[in-house]
Amino acid sequence: MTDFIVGITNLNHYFGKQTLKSQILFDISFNIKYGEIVTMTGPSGSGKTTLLTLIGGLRSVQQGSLKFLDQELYGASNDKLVEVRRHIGYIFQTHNLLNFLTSRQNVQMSLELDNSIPKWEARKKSEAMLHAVKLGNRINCYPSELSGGQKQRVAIARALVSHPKLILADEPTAALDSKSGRDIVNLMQLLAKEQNCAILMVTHDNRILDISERIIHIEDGRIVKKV
Ligand SMILES: Nc1ncnc2c1ncn2[C@@H]1O[C@H](COP(=O)(O)OP(=O)(O)OP(=O)(O)O)[C@@H](O)[C@H]1O
Repeated sequence: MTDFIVGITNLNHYFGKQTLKSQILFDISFNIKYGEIVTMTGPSGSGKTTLLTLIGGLRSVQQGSLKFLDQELYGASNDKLVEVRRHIGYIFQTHNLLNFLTSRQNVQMSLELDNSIPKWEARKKSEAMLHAVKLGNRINCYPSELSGGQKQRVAIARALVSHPKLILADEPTAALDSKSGRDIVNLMQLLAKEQNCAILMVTHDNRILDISERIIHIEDGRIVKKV
């Protein structure tokens, strides 16, 4: 086994076909260690989300090598990609909670993908995770009854409840004021360290860069700087 949870070598990616085909990612290579917090920055349209979705097994690798947990995703079957996704927690810019479910039900949903966990246990774990993100008093609330920061904390609880090995976060603080944004990244950092979970986070927010152990800067589909 390597020290890396993600290993990317000479990755290229294209959108469109034939004459409309355009290259979005160029020769991307970098690794992420177990438990490491890495931030990805870069202008709008530089390819950050595309890269995140490739790592997350949400689109197929076209060219180059992308290893997750020592498994090659280039040429991987759909079943394998589904399996990969079970080890990853996703946090998006807008929380993507289901409005007709309570906080607890939203969190519990990500455990119900795994049939081996009985419902009572899934419920207990979900409630414990909501306590961990300091929403013990909002367990039975619907998203419409929560503030932006609280909704994002439910999204963090949902991402972490299944103890993933990697969190992919696409601008998780974009919709928040600076204090709530700070609280959210502190919480992500704390919980991820407790679980030895790596984080790859896209952000434009310079105020939260300090939590990252490494910064990868992308421009026009190329890594221009690794710090
Ligand atoms: N499904 C698609 N089909 C064609 N082009 C796409 C598709 N998705 C993204 N693109 C293009 O790929 C480029 C990279 O997009 P991407 O969303 O990865 O950038 P980004 O760095 O995440 O931008 P932002 O910071 O604005 O979210 C953009 O030029 C975009 O227009």
